[in-house]
Amino acid sequence: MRVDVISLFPEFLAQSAALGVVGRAQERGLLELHGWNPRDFAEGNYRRVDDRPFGGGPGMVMLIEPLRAALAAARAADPQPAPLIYLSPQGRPLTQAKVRELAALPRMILLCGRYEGVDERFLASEVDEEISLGDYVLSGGELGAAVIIDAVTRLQEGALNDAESAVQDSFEGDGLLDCPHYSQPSSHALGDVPDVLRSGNHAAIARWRRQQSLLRTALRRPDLLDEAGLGKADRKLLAEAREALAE
Ligand SMILES: O=C(NCc1ccc(CNCc2ncc[nH]2)cc1)c1csc2nc[nH]c(=O)c12
Repeated sequence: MRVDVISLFPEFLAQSAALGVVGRAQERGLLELHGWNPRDFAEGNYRRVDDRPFGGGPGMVMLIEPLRAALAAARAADPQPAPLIYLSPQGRPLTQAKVRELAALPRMILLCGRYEGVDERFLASEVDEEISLGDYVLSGGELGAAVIIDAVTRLQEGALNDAESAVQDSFEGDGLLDCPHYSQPSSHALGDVPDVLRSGNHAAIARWRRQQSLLRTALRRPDLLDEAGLGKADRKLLAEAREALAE
């Protein structure tokens, strides 16, 4: 997959994409990242990329022309068509379903806003989709771009080894929260590892883990539970876990 990022801070993306799964995916040719800085396309000796908002108010607005030129350069660099996705507080919150959709594309272009945002005329004319990370205030879109790049890269064929794929599948699999994890030592001042995990009884271990995921999801994210569409066995497991808690 090719990802072009339009950002005033391309070095931010380059650094975050050099590590871990994303760095490895680039080495393996599974991901191709290109940064485009609107400042490189700004005219005049001040090379302005932003200016004051008409109508007054705080902050600055990113200007149309440097963005148009950066986008044109990005599009000219590769014949593959690509949606332009604008990271913005006004966007739809990112979900794993959206990540799966984006990961299936051959290419996408991510636009990272700074300041108060981008001139509406550019958005109306060029942006295909707006995506938010969630309902909190960040300083710009670059973190959103890094999150999308990480999440879609993990879904590229060959990006994850078997252990990492298992982690990915467990979240993606059933939409429940994860169960607790333990490792050495089995006995510690902070407590002991639950006996079932050391029993070697793999059916009992799987049952306990499922039950813990259900209970945690019910307690912390009941909204996810509704979507999970539990079957009879799961509902029984959850009821049993809740009773044990109530004792
Ligand atoms: O570019 C981003 N943020 C920069 C930013 C933050 C705040 C404002 C102020 N807007 C005034 C206002 N808001 C509501 C009413 N009036 C403008 C721009 C961003 C990209 S994805 C994302 N996901 C979650 N949160 C984010 O901030 C982002």
